[in-house]
Amino acid sequence: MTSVPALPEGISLIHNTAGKAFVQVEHPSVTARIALEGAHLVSCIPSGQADLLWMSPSDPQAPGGVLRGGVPLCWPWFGNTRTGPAHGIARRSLWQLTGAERDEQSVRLKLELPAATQKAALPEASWALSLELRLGASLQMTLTSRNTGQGPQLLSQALHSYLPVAEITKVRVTGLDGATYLDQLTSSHQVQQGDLTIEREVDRIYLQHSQPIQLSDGQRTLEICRSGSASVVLWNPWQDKARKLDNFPADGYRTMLCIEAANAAADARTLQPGEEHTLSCSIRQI
Ligand SMILES: O=P(O)(O)OC[C@H]1O[C@@H](O)[C@H](O)[C@@H](O)[C@@H]1O
Repeated sequence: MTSVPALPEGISLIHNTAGKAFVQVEHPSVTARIALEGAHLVSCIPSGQADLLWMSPSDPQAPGGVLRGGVPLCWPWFGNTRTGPAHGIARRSLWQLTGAERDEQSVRLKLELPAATQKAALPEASWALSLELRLGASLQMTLTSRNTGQGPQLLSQALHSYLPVAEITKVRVTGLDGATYLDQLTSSHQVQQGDLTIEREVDRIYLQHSQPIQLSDGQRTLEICRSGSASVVLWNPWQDKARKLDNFPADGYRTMLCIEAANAAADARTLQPGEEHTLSCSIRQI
């Protein structure tokens, strides 16, 4: 591991009591925390607002446990589309902080997955992967993958944002009307009619979709904008699945909804040697 960059005021490396490492951001415009394991954003609180992210109260404190909530990185495959851990290896790997800057409006962080770490987890693959975060009044995430191998490589991925809501049955999601989605619960394609409300388990990949999405819970509205992404995943496990998930409180499904900027299903990409793909997502209160 190369050395950590000199950190500007308000950005520090901290460890919890179980020895897990985090980047802690304290800036007039935002307070945020990122676990180095998984380059996993666990909290982002713009000044004067509530957290933009939902985090399980029972997330694992010790190194080695997959966090439930925040923004897990699904990479280089989404779901169980390949042999290996669900949602790939990035969220289970130790990343390195390679850049940290601040100005009056925001903090910018860069994290990279060391090539040797990627090779150890996936010997047959060859990628350079970095995550850039811009934290301020809004949250911007940019995940860049470059094929450093000798042949084409397949990439599917997601910025698996867990968003907080006051009460799931009062939620309204706009911006999906008319979009075709793959219903992962029935393996069928459907078309969204009007706004989405949620009264049961939802696990969908909306396809050929790139417009902004608004999530309203009657108390506030979050807007999710994406680029480099023609698919978006909407997920709530509801009551029965919630009981089977690791580190997920039984009633947690009532206060979260995942809206995930993705390249999933038919939106998976094939990158030629030297080719780069950037997946971006911004989340802000409007
Ligand atoms: O439990 P995990 O591996 O974090 O995955 C959570 C969920 O992630 C979503 O993105 C998938 O669409 C769901 O099918 C999955 O259950």
